[in-house]
Amino acid sequence: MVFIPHFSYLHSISYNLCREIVATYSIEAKKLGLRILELLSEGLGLGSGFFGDKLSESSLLSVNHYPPCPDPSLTLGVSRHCDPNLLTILHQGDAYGLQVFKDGEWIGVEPLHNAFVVNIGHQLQIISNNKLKSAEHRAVTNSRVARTTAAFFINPSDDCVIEPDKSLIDTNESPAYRPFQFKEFLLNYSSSMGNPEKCLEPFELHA
Ligand SMILES: O=C(O)CCC(=O)C(=O)O
Ligand SMILES: [Fe+2]
Repeated sequence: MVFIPHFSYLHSISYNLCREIVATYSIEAKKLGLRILELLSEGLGLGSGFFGDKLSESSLLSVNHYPPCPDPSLTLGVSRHCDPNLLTILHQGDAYGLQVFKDGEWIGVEPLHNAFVVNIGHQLQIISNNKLKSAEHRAVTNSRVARTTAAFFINPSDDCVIEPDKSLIDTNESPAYRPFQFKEFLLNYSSSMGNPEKCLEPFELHA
């Protein structure tokens, strides 16, 4: 049983307690992420430990705070993007704001108490040669309550080479992406401001 902190209180507690909560949470979130990756690996037929080592070497806890917005029609909390990493474990707190783009429309992802949202990142989409898809999402604001979320990103190491795994390229298919180092992807991701089409473009191969 793991205690899930309410991240909106982090700014009001002592530095040492904050450090302890973030460290404990990060360790548990990483364990959960690695278990999910292990299950995905089994489902894809990649065998045990595929996503270990360099593919999941790095991680980052990003706490987002969205104050109430007097006119939510004027701004977004986070603009449309897919996560650039391997896998994200998102703790939404209990205020609504996350939306996912599906079949041409934005659909609300209501927060469920003590549940996480798990996002497939661009790298997982690439390694799986598009068998797994990274979902486009955004965060909207509201005028009533502040919203605090915590996104735990599992990332490859900067020098990790990413490419579609050969076993996931079907005989009638060709690789959809060229090999690249993760740091190259991140550089292009920030210059294309996370735009889901633009950030994949330089790595795509066209059969
Ligand atoms: O705060 C949210 O609901 C989403 C945040 C997000 O998508 C991100 O940090 O990548
Ligand atoms: Fe995201």
